[in-house]
Amino acid sequence: MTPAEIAPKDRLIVALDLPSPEAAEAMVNRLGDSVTFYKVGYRLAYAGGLPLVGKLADKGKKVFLDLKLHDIGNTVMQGVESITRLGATFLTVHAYPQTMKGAVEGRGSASLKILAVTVLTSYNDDDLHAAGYRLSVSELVEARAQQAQVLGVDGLVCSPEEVGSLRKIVGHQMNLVTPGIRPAGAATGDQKRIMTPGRAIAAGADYLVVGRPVVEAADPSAVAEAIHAEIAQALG
Ligand SMILES: O=c1ccn([C@@H]2O[C@H](COP(=O)(O)O)[C@@H](O)[C@H]2O)c(=O)[nH]1
Repeated sequence: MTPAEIAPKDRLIVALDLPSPEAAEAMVNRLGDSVTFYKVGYRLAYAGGLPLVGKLADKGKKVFLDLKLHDIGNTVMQGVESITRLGATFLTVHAYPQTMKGAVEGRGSASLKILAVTVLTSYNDDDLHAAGYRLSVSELVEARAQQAQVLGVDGLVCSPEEVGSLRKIVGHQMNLVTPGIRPAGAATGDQKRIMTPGRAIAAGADYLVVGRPVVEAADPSAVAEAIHAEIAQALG
């Protein structure tokens, strides 16, 4: 989907990083019409949250399944084949060539979009070096984006800081999905490469992933609406 085709409301993806399907459903009910797109990640998926993917899809919500798969190519291919039946819109895999190739094969002609996680937004250059990489964050993100594009991956997870340089590499053929979003004044937590919602959209991000600033807020709907207002202003 090109940026012009994405409904402004769908650009905010709320991460349902909550301890149980019941807690997640309560949050979805509380957010009501203010949120159309949800992310299901480790915490919820491993607490029995996978059936919620289909339930949310039946309610007309879109679901980003953030499982960050990484295994030998054949296992990734078979896993993704199974996941195509869950009803999710996006699925993440780590941006390693065998993994991305397996995921694209497993997706086949299904509507599920594969997103490759370039470099986690909680990493900076020092963290990468400590993990044994010699490249900087921006060099590794760009190298992985090029490989993802060649392998037919549909989109990239990156920080808003890399959106500008990635657009020059992948154009608008791939969706750029950015966690590391913090409204002004919100606690950073473990995120290191961050930006406000308005600045991330102005930089060219297609989708913003926001977890704790929404789901831990006293009034989650008010925070979601404020993010939508920033998005609308940035889109002009
Ligand atoms: O590089 C990445 C990839 C995924 N995430 C996920 O996004 C949310 C962010 O939550 P916040 O509470 O807004 O920090 C979380 O589920 C991560 O697993 C990411 O942060 N960075």
